[in-house]
Amino acid sequence: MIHVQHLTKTYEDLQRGRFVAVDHISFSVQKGEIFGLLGPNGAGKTTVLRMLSTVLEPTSGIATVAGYDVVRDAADVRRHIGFVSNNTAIYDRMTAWELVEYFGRLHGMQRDYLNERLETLFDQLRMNDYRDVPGAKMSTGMKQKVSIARAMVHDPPVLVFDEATLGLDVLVARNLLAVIRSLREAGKCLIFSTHIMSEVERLCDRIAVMYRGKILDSGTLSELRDRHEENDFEELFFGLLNQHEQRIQQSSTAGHSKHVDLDVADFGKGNGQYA
Ligand SMILES: Nc1ncnc2c1ncn2[C@@H]1O[C@H](COP(=O)(O)OP(=O)(O)OP(=O)(O)O)[C@@H](O)[C@H]1O
Repeated sequence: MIHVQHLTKTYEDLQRGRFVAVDHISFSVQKGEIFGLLGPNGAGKTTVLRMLSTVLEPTSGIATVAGYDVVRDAADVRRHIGFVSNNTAIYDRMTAWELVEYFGRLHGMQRDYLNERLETLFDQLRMNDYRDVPGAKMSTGMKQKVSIARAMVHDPPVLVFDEATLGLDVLVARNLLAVIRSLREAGKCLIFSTHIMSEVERLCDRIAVMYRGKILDSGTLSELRDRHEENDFEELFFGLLNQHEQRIQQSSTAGHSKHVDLDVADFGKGNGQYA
């Protein structure tokens, strides 16, 4: 469903000059699978997901979604993918139903099919109680479900969740994870990016640990644990990041290596998510 090969994105940054945000990464995700992209702030997760959903053009490398190339067949890719983030705009004056319907029309869906699809979606996501609630009166949890419905209205086989639980309370985040699991049961291909380790541990079939634009390692949780002989996922994660930092230090100081102790505060930006 998703194939990524040596995907790379560089930005021209006023302060940093040419900056490699995503550096030759490769991975695949199948139907009925949840693939987790786990990495600290700035690792490059959003950049990867934006390239997959055709918002950003790769600098080099190849990415296909449902067999379509993200550059050459961008319109086809958009028909086969839905993007859920934590900051999707919900219009104050539109009701949940109107908003999802509006995005269905933008996808060119015919009225009858669209109505049928909305009925299914509102049932599936248990949104019938707030069909007529306007955006201005929605709770954060309702808004997040409307964002998911909006991303799913054209029934794409691939769904991308970019830090989708950010800012949600524990209960709403838990419900969201349950929805994502049910989408896996329905055979969707899902990518879920986060910096919260417990979420990938609980949710994802396979995980890629991303840091400084690179995938440091990937596999199922048990493959990663076996390979690194470490059962504690947090230790495993920080171990991978530390090894990478040491490699960078070694190459920049030409043999004068120095142990770099990464700690929670470097990554969670003080939000305690890694604690
Ligand atoms: N338009 C841009 N111009 C220059 N640099 C950018 C741009 N967008 C992102 N970056 C940089 O690219 C790197 C990767 O950013 P990205 O948003 O993809 O990471 P992330 O893993 O999603 O982190 P976060 O969770 O903080 O969004 C960061 O160093 C970021 O500052």
